[in-house]
Amino acid sequence: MPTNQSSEEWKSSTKRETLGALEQELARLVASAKEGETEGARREMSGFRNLFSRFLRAKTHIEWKAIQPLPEGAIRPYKQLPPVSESHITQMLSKLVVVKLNGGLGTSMGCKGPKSVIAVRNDLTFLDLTMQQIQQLNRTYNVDVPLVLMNSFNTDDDTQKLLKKYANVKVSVISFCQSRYPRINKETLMPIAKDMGTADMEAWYPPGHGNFYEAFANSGLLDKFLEQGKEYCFLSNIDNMGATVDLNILNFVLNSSGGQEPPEFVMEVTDKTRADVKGGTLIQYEDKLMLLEIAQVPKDYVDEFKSISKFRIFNTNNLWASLGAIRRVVSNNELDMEVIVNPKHLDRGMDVIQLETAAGAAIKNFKNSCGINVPRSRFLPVKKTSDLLLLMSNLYDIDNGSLTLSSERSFPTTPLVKLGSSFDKVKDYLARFQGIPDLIELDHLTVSGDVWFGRDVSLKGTVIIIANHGDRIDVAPGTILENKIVSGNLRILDH
Ligand SMILES: Cc1cn([C@H]2C[C@H](O)[C@@H](COP(=O)(O)OP(=O)(O)O[C@H]3O[C@H](CO)[C@@H](O)[C@H](O)[C@H]3O)O2)c(=O)[nH]c1=O
Repeated sequence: MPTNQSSEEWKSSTKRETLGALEQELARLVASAKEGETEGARREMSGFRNLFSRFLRAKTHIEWKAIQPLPEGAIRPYKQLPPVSESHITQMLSKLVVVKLNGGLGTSMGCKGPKSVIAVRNDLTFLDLTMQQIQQLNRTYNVDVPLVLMNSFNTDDDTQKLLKKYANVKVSVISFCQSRYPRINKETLMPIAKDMGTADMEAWYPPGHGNFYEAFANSGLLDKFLEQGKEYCFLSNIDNMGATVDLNILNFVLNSSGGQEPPEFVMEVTDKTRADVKGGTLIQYEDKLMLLEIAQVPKDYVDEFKSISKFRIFNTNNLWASLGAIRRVVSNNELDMEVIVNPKHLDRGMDVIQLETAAGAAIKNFKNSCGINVPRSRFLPVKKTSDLLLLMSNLYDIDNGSLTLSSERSFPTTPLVKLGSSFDKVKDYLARFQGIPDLIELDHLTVSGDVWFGRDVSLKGTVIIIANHGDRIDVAPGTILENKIVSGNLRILDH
């Protein structure tokens, strides 16, 4: 027997054994569930078992050379979408459900609790602004578009408490919780949790936003909305302030044009800039559209993946999906999303992995899927405090929860901002700005080291401020810095 075949056989038999061992471990966990929670635990662990078995079966990285060119028409320019007829708007909105992915924590920005409680502008949080946006939409068109929040076990309690403060806001908010899956030991691939209890929170994780389809169906909400005559959902990251309901796209997904069947799934993509090196991109792979995330890129090709010239667009994670089609793919078990392996090092010194999926990866399982290349204004994410600086500044006007680039800015691009590690945590970042500077004419800002900003500062063109180790720079109130480099001993040089 050729060596290759025997090694393949060996691999598949060890995989079978690993899956068998995992099933036993999961059965043990289910058995530990509290009375009345066994059914839920069984369903959740069965979801994890399927994810784990896909992880064992499939490659975690793609075959780089097998990427095909995107077919003609795979990505449509937003400007070419058919126009919306005013008289149809109310009826179109009556078929829509807005979903926000709210399972993430603010930890990476040094905040406790759900990320959606970070104040973005005028003390209003992501959640406040989202509520305002939907309320305004409902008022304008006299409709009742519901807002659905997908929470995780990390964010559910806090979010439920917060929702009480909106009791008088006229928006139907419904939340459901995504799955809670067990982290597995990197070496043994077995769960580290001893039981289903919540005493050891480090042993569990929310398995990525790709979990939405199954969790939404399991929650019973999918069926409920379909019964109510809803047809489409618009799904987006709660930290993307540009993800408002777009009537042109809604019209496009609901109404076929040019004799074509409407798409069951649409991904909003946008042109990549140097600031967007990490986002997922759309590729054609094995004759289907596929979302490619950085974690699936073989190590040698990461630079190529990040380049703006080869991959010109990226996924904003503003996704539109037909509810009927979601029901079909979930109940037929047809959702085959790539498994993303996310390694973690726990405080207790153990290396674990968590298996995740991304919502956009579902694109290949739907019919007539396509991308729409949308203006940058539909992607205003807050991943870092540098994003927060832009959104808090006079670069953006705010109106009923929607942020738009100020008309005072004479060109439509946003500045590239890099703040050093002293600004990483929201608390520290806020303390370092007595007032948010005027950024209307800024192109590029780099700040590094122990730097503090006074009130009424203006930053224009390219500004670089670097305090060397042990030095402190105070940008005095009222300073105007235009094309300047400010270095350790506060020398100001022309750039
Ligand atoms: C991991 C996870 C996240 N979330 C929420 C938190 C955020 O609102 C949202 C996005 O999660 P993030 O982990 O920040 O995903 P992110 O790295 O931004 O990547 C997504 O959004 C990017 C655009 O920001 C896209 O380019 C990527 O293709 C897409 O996967 O989903 C959940 O609700 N549940 C989860 O399990």
